[in-house]
Amino acid sequence: MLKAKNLCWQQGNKKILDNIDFSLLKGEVIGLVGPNGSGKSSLLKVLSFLEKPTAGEILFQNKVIGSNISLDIRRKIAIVFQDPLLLNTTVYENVASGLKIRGKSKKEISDKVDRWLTSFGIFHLKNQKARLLSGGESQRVSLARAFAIEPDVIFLDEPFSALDVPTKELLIDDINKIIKDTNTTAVVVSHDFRDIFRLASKAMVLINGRVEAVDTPFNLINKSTTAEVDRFLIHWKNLDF
Ligand SMILES: Nc1ncnc2c1ncn2[C@@H]1O[C@H](COP(=O)(O)OP(=O)(O)OP(=O)(O)O)[C@@H](O)[C@H]1O
Repeated sequence: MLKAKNLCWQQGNKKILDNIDFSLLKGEVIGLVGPNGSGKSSLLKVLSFLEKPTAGEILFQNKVIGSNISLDIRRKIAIVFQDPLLLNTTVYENVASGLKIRGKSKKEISDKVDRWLTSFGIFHLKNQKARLLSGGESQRVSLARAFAIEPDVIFLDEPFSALDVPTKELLIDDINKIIKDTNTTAVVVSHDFRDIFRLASKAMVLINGRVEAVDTPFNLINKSTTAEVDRFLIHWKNLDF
C-alpha cells in the first residue's frame, strides 16, 4: 500500500529523518514509537505528503509519487492529530465535511455520517455544536470524520494523548473494533507503548530520525535489540502487558 525507500527530510542543517525504509501493507496497522523529538510526527507528515522528502522515494499503491501529488492521491489519505481541529459547526457538518469536498451525494453523505457517528458511539451528538463537546467527544468526531471518507491509509498522530485514562481506554476499544471490522490500513503514533500493543501488529522504533527496530510489539518488549532501543523501552519492559 505504502512504501518508502531511503527517505530523508532535512530542515536547514538539521537531518530530521535519516534514510528511512518503511513498508505498510493493506490492512496492516503499524505503531510508531520513539523518544520526544525522534521524528515521529515528521515521518507521518512526509508519508502523508504534507511535507516533501529531501531525498528518497515514496511509493503509494505501487506508484512512485513525484513532487506533484495529485488531489486524487491526497484524498485517499486521512490524518487525525492530537488536537481534534473541529469546524465551528455541528457534529454532523464536521463529519460530513470530507464527504462534501469529495462530491458525494446528499443521501450518501447522510448515510455515511449516521453510520460513522454510530460506530464511534456519538450518534446522539449529531446536532450538537462541536465547540460544546468534551475532549473525548471531540476526538471521536475527528476520528469519525477521518474514517467516513474511507481512506486507503489513515495516520493517527497521538490521538489519545490529551484524553484521561478511562476515556482513552474506551476509545481504543472502539477503534480496535472498527479497524478490524473495516480492514483499515493505519499508522499510529503514541507515547504509550500499551496503545501500540493493543492496536498494532508491528511497531517501529524511531531514534534520532533513524529506524532502530521493527518487530511485533510483543517481541520488542520481550526480546533484546540494540542498547538504544532497550533503553527507550525499559519502562515498558518492566510492566505487565
Ligand atoms: N518544520 C521544521 N523545521 C525545523 N525543525 C523541525 C521541523 N519539524 C520538526 N522539526 C524538528 O525535528 C525533530 C523531530 O520532531 P518531531 O515533531 O517529528 O518529533 P516527534 O518524535 O514527533 O516528537 P514528540 O514525541 O515530542 O511529538 C525535532 O527536533 C523538531 O524540533
